[in-house]
Amino acid sequence: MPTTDALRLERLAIGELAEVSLIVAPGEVHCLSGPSGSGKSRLLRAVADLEPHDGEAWLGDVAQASLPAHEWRARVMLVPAESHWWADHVGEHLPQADPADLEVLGFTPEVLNWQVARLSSGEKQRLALLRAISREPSALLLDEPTANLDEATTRRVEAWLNERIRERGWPTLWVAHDAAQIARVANHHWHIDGAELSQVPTWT
Ligand SMILES: Nc1ncnc2c1ncn2[C@@H]1O[C@H](COP(=O)(O)OP(=O)(O)OP(=O)(O)O)[C@@H](O)[C@H]1O
Repeated sequence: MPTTDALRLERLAIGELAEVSLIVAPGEVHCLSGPSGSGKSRLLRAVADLEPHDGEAWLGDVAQASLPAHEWRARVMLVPAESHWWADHVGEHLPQADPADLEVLGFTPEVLNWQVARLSSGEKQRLALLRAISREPSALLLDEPTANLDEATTRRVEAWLNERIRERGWPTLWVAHDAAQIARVANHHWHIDGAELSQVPTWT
């Protein structure tokens, strides 16, 4: 069943960083851009309930504060810029990987036997995206999901992600630096600079 809940941030703020209020409708992508150090990653971490913050996040009518953090995070899934791996082999993290997804991401099923320790940054990043969506979340928080990928792989992974987001109805916050990528994937674009959050026009 596709998600029908919106992700809503209500005056979410960390310290002196910009206060953020926005609503991401089901299946929509809102991109966040801004200079290095402007607080994009911290904002995603706050939405994932990984960092103390003011304000509140909602998924439909469920408030972040009403759920134990691990339950909230299973619904509102963060894919950080640097993924964390706790088991030795890729397959332990991806027990039900679909070979078609692996192929789009540039792998054969053999990757499931690989040791995590041998993965390159780009391989880790692609597999972390697959791991996140395999857990059937209700919303996605993507921190520069294609930062370690070459141009051709970026376009393929981006299209694959976009298709799943629309199909599954996940409201998605997507941190990106590349204006061309933002133009391709964003329904809405927000720019964070200092304590300011502003909306940048998009044409989708
Ligand atoms: N736990 C923390 N306590 C205090 N300050 C922090 C903490 N974690 C990060 N910061 C600072 O908060 C600011 C925002 O960091 P953040 O990682 O969100 O930036 P960013 O916009 O994602 O940058 P980049 O584009 O370089 O990834 C930075 O100045 C960073 O040094």
